[in-house]
Amino acid sequence: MWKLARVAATRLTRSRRFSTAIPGPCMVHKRGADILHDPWFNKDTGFPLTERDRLGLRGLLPPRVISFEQQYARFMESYRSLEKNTHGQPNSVVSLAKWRILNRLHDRNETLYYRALIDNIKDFAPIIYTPTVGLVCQNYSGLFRRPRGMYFSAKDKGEMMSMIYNWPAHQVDMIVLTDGSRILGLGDLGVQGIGIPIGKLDMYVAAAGINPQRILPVMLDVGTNNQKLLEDRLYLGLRQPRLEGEEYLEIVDEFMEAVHARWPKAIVQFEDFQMKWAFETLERYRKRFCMFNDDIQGTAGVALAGLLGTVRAQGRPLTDFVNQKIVVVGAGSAGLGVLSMAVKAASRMAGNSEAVTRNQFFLVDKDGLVTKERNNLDPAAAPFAKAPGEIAGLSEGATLHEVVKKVKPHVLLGLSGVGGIFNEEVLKAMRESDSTKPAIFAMSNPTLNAECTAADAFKHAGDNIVFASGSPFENVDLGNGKVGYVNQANNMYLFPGIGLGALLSGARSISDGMLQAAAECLATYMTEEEIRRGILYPSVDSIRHITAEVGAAVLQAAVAEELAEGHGEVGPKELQHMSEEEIAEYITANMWFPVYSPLVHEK
Ligand SMILES: NC(=O)C1=CN([C@@H]2O[C@H](COP(=O)(O)OP(=O)(O)OC[C@H]3O[C@@H](n4cnc5c(N)ncnc54)[C@H](O)[C@@H]3O)[C@@H](O)[C@H]2O)C=CC1
Ligand SMILES: CC(=O)C(=O)O
Ligand SMILES: [Mg+2]
Repeated sequence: MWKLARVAATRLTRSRRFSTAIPGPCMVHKRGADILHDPWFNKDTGFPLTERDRLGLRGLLPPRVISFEQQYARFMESYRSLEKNTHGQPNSVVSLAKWRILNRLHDRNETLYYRALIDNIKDFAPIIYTPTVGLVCQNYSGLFRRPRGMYFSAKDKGEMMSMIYNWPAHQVDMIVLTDGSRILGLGDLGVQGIGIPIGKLDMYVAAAGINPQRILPVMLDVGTNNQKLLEDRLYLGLRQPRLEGEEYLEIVDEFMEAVHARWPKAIVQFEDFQMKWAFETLERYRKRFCMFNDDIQGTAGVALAGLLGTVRAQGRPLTDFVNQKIVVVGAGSAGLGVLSMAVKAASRMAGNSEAVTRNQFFLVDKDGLVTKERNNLDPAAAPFAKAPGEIAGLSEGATLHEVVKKVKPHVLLGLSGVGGIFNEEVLKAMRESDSTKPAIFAMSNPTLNAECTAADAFKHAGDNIVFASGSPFENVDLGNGKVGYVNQANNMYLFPGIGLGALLSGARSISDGMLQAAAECLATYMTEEEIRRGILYPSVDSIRHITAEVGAAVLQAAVAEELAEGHGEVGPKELQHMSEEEIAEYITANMWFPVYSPLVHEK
């Protein structure tokens, strides 16, 4: 069951610094200016003189050779001066300026970019990931300078099997795929949603050490139903309504077959699909391909780890989870994913049937409390709908405020995409919670879509709450030297480890057991002392360490379920015989780290 004290004794506080070990060579099939224009290989002024000679670069760069450390320091200096120069300007202006400077480096020199990202992940994650990535998607057509990733559109039907060979890398390990239909809480952004796979894959490189030459962000452009975009003359996607039904599925099928044909071991993460397709594609592909849906499955594991953390924060044994009353707001792919994983965990703990366990959970959507009396009740939400009369005084469609007042929940968890719906009235009602330490999870992204701000949560619900949000907020000063701690409850704590474990085990598919192992690993990561202080998740600074641990847990689960087919030279038998230490070593040894490798030209 849940092993509690397996807590990281050796936290990796700092990533490897500028090491003096000589890295292995890297084969390159180009020469001269082509190398300078390829961000995978470009070292800018960092090319040593001998390499300039070997690769036909002599004379194409200023003569002085600048070390990686100096280049890094120079970049950070310009980043810091940009911070200084934009001080006091509106948030969106500052964030976009920061995104631009990072993006320019990304486009020019990936080694330096990823080193800067890894070493400053806490500062940079909010730029390349939520919340700024949302703003970038919204302004994509204006910000577009050069493409990144691949774009498969409805017009490419019948061509995908050959198109996939247009991608220049021989091997791809990780693909993040979206159709742009539900980008964060921002709705249908069509082709502009490509920013999300790019941001997620940046996190894969930074947290899981996936080699950036082996990642592929993909946009499946099947049209958009966003009228504003359809009318925007600069819109870069297909100007047609979204494909529906079989026509839609044929496109996704063709893409999945094409990927599988070229890279049978690549892992495909589905991201930010509207709910109906999120569930349908997961069911359709999860046994046939090594894939998962991050919004349904990654989010569920992170939320479950947080829910278990709140039990510990109350000083109660984990088994008390089965007595917690949890109100989930949002009956979409994320909310329902959380509910189904949480129900399974609770029924395992209580030895109950899932039907009994469901009593402790309450589901609220845009039409209020979800009950079996709901007209056109969504079949996916039906298992969590309350029976008529099940809760005295609450009927179908009861408002969130009524539900909170009546239920007095231990946890209020928002995945609605609607900013501010945990308003003053709702938050004040949480003061009557039956918990000694009520928890408020405002998990919707980006920041403006969070159900409440951290400051409002502590102000209205009280100083003793546990708080988590999907996008980062500053800790809250509660006065008298007390601090209200802000957790970031974001699937970034799990998806990189799920992908890493699946990749290094060579998993045939991604099972519930592997996802459960990931969630358990995160749930047991924090110390009692941290949890008592309301800290439920590791700091973003240690994301590489938690990801390695999650990766190991996922790999072990894949081996135990006989889903592991091996990776590279390491076969399934060897995986089976690895000790825990050997697995940990195997994982970290396979995590890419940005250093300049000697480039060797190969024709
Ligand atoms: N923190 C994290 O790691 C994650 C956060 N999310 C966030 O969760 C949000 C929802 O994502 P999905 O479930 O995929 O979206 P979805 O569109 O599938 O579902 C949204 C749900 O919210 C409900 N809703 C809308 N207005 C409401 C209101 N006023 N009151 C109560 N419920 C309301 C809808 O009825 C629907 O059930 C997004 O903002 C997304 O950014 C999603 C995945 C991970
Ligand atoms: C974090 C994430 O996956 C989302 O907001 O959709
Ligand atoms: Mg998402």
